[in-house]
Amino acid sequence: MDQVNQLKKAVGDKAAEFVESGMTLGLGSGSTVYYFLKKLAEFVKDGMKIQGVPTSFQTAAWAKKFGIPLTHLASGKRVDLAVDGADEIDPHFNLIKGGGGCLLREKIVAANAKCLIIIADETKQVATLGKFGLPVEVVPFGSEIIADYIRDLGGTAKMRTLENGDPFVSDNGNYLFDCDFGLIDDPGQLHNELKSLVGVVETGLFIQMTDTILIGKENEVKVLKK
Ligand SMILES: O=C[C@H](O)[C@H](O)[C@H](O)COP(=O)(O)O
Repeated sequence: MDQVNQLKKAVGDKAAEFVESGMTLGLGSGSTVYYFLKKLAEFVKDGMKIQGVPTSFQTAAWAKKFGIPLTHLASGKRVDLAVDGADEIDPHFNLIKGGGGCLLREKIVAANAKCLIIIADETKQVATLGKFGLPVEVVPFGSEIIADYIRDLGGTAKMRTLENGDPFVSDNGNYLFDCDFGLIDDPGQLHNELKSLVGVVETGLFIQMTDTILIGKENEVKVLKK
């Protein structure tokens, strides 16, 4: 296992320490969450009673393979704890997510969680968000026009495509634009501006949604608390 994956595994294992029997968990998406799921699978094998709400088809497939019981978001019930990765993390606990295209379900689950723990290796920490292209999910209808609206806000918007040139389609049947607004001085404002555009479903800016971040460093997992 290379060093970055060792860090991902370390934070995945550490996040599992926050899990208690009886919890309903939000299961985030991505290569770091993969290691969290593997650890959870050990707990389930040992008899721990938990269930998870997956935030992507990929996570659901991994959870099924690992024997983790799945459920859905139910009315009036909050997820006890959600664990998810991130593409960028700033010092104010704001995030860019969606590099793998899963931001919408992740945000719905995070918004319904009593607590969101973000797990990431140290390469994800930045002073200011924005070097990583900001994913923005839009409805397919009129998407070229929606991209124009996004560009009018002062950024670039490049449709995410597959290797064969076809549009990447999210688990929700939508398209994604990877946007460049340079370094983002006010992520909350940019998020609000993008959300006000007709046809924009959600942005990869997660503003003030977490107060616990686990960072994998060479010799330790650093627990950042707000
Ligand atoms: O759409 C993908 C998700 O937001 C992931 O949580 C994020 O991209 C981080 O993924 P990874 O742990 O693979 O870097």
